[in-house]
Amino acid sequence: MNGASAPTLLEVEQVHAHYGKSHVLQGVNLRVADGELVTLLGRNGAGKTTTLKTIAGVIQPTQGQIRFGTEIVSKLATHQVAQRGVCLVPEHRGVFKLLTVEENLMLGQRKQSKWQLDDVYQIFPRLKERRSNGGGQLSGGEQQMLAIGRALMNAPRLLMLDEPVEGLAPVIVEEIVAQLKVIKAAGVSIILVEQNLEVCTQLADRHYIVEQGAIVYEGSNADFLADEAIKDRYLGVGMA
Ligand SMILES: Nc1ncnc2c1ncn2[C@@H]1O[C@H](COP(=O)(O)OP(=O)(O)OP(=O)(O)O)[C@@H](O)[C@H]1O
Repeated sequence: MNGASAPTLLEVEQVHAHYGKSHVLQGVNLRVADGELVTLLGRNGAGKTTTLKTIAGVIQPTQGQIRFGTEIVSKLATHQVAQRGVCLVPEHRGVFKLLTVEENLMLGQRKQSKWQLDDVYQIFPRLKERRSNGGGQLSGGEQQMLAIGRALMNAPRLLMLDEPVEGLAPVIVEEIVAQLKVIKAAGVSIILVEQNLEVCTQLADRHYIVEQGAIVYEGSNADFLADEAIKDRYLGVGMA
């Protein structure tokens, strides 16, 4: 099962968050089902990254609650949320430049993960070829693969990806899309923040649009694709 009808894994209810006095999230509501891939779309500054950080426990919500599985996680620290299987791959990837690819991967290792080193190398053969290279020697696409591979070794039940294909060449984007399909098919739920709508609509079951810190649209991939007005109104783009 990978549709909205599968059991709920993550439920974000009326979540507010602040940076100092700045009220950035103003009542976010969203859910992700087991095995589902949802996107968070919206213009720059809408609150997408802040939503991911709040789910990951990097930012504590000032109101509302976040349930993961059967547990309320909104008051937990980041490492406690991560231990439960929530993995955030941030926009700038967090690759350690002075460590090798393999050392970077091993930093994510948890024994209970079904993805160990060889499994990650199977999904990302480029990482195997580059296993002894330093993180700083990798291309942008390889760094992204490394960041996703390290997250897999951390036994994710929910993977959150912040603009994973930004600035990458089309051929690498295709490779990453194919790899994300494999990861999704293995049952990992995914929240994808991404400006590339082609990528989003190839992968997603459902889409959310964020505007000024609140969800203003929720729809299935088919409904979203059929609705040009939504894209014009909230994203300022039409699709080819
Ligand atoms: N560390 C911070 N301190 C203060 N304000 C911040 C901080 N990070 C983000 N903001 C502000 O919070 C709002 C939401 O930012 P956020 O990064 O969540 O948006 P986004 O939708 O992910 O956009 P982008 O695609 O530009 O990253 C923006 O107005 C931004 O300027």
